[in-house]
Amino acid sequence: MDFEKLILGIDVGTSSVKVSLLDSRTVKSVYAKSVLTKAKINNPSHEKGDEQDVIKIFKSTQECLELVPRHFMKEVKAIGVCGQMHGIVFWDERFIRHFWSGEFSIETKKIVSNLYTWQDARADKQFLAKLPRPHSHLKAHSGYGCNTIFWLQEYQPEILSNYNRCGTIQDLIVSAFCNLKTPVMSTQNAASWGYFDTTDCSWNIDLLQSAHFPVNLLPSVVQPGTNAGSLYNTIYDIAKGTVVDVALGDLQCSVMATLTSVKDAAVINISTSAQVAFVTNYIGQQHDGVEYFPYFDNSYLVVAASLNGGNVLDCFVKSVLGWVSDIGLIINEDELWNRLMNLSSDEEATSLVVNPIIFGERHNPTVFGSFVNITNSNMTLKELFSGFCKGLVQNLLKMMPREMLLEAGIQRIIGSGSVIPKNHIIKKEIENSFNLPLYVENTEDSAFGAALSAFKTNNFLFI
Ligand SMILES: Nc1ncnc2c1ncn2[C@@H]1O[C@H](COP(=O)(O)OP(=O)(O)O)[C@@H](O)[C@H]1O
Ligand SMILES: O=C(CO)[C@@H](O)[C@H](O)[C@H](O)[C@H](O)COP(=O)(O)O
Repeated sequence: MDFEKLILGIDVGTSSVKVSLLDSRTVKSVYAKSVLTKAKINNPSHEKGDEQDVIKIFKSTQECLELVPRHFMKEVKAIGVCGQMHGIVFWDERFIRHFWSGEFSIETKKIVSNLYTWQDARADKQFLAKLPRPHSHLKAHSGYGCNTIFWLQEYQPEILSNYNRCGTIQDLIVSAFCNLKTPVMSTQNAASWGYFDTTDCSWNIDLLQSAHFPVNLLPSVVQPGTNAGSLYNTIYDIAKGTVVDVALGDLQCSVMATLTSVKDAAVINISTSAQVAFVTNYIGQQHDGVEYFPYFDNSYLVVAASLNGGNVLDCFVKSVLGWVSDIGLIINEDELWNRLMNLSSDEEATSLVVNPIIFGERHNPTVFGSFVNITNSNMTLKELFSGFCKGLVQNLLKMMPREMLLEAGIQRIIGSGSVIPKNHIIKKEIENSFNLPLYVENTEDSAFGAALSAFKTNNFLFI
């Protein structure tokens, strides 16, 4: 089939990079692909840290783009990028030159830091208590860019002195594509760093300055849908000069992708993390675990963002692999996933209750998971796995109760992210416990959402 005007969407997730190509005539996806990044750093600079290798993320992004058939790439007229929010990466402006020279050498490693992700827990309660209170309706938690800067400034100042730019990983990718000397950031990603006032769209400069925060590092902020620049040179047959929008949050893009026509739906997204979200026009009452993040066109997303999603199941799988190896047996990870996913579906019968909050939650960072009701007959692999799956959904329900959804006029749920389509236990538990009809979308939603946003904001290119 011939396609004339396509939009490329890229989502730089915590576990994988995904691309999606949107056809401007049908506003449908014509191609999607994902590649695991395997970027986790096993010995981060702090025991509670969570860091990723930025070069590996770039290489996986390149690998994913390389896989897209070139006849599609030739038709790309605009690019939208989104990715994991809250995290921060530092770089020296020379990094962008290395990107365009096509070589990531040992030297490159010295001019870009690791990505300090949203899962980074080094800024503990005591440390956070010493920081100024943000002038914003949003609190700032550990793993948020500004708090990571505060922490590094106090304990590892050499990190800050090595670099002169910073942004989220998706901001760095956009900077590289457009050869930007200084990064730009959307309100969506700025708000995810903390110390950003969404009502007047500005960093809390005075407050940060009085706390000796290096405000000169902060990127300038623009509205979602603004062009960040244009592609500096032709890559993968995408033409030089193709417009590139400022990077967005993956959460906002997953909602954008799924709520194009329906207004009465909430989105449950489960990938590495998990969220329940719906759109609103105003900032309402804040509850523990429910926050209001900037969406598009001055509206907000009401979000219950859990730190416990697919990462918990990943941990469960890794534990089982460890037990198996401890008793001298071998099974590979993919095969184990396969078996767990295909365990029989009569799992409702179990009396075992798992509270799988193994990573804590932002509103309760020191409370972790538990098992309840262990008997002499329910310690089977099947019941443990299904207990973890169901517990994840129960945790989301606790953070965003059904009543809250009904009060907001929500009548259905759209399931997005790669975990829900693959996991029948989670799917069923969402239907049973939220007790609303569930529609499951495809897995590259956020990449599609990023493309959709770029399509809307550059629509003059597609007339
Ligand atoms: N082989 C597998 N089968 C089923 N699920 C998997 C498998 N490998 C990973 N997962 C799940 O997918 C999650 C990551 O989903 P992904 O969409 O790649 O995340 P992200 O958007 O955060 O990059 C993991 O945390 C894990 O729960
Ligand atoms: O933490 C929040 C919002 O506060 C998440 O919704 C946000 O989307 C972050 O980007 C995720 O935690 C990372 O997304 P993913 O890689 O798990 O898809």
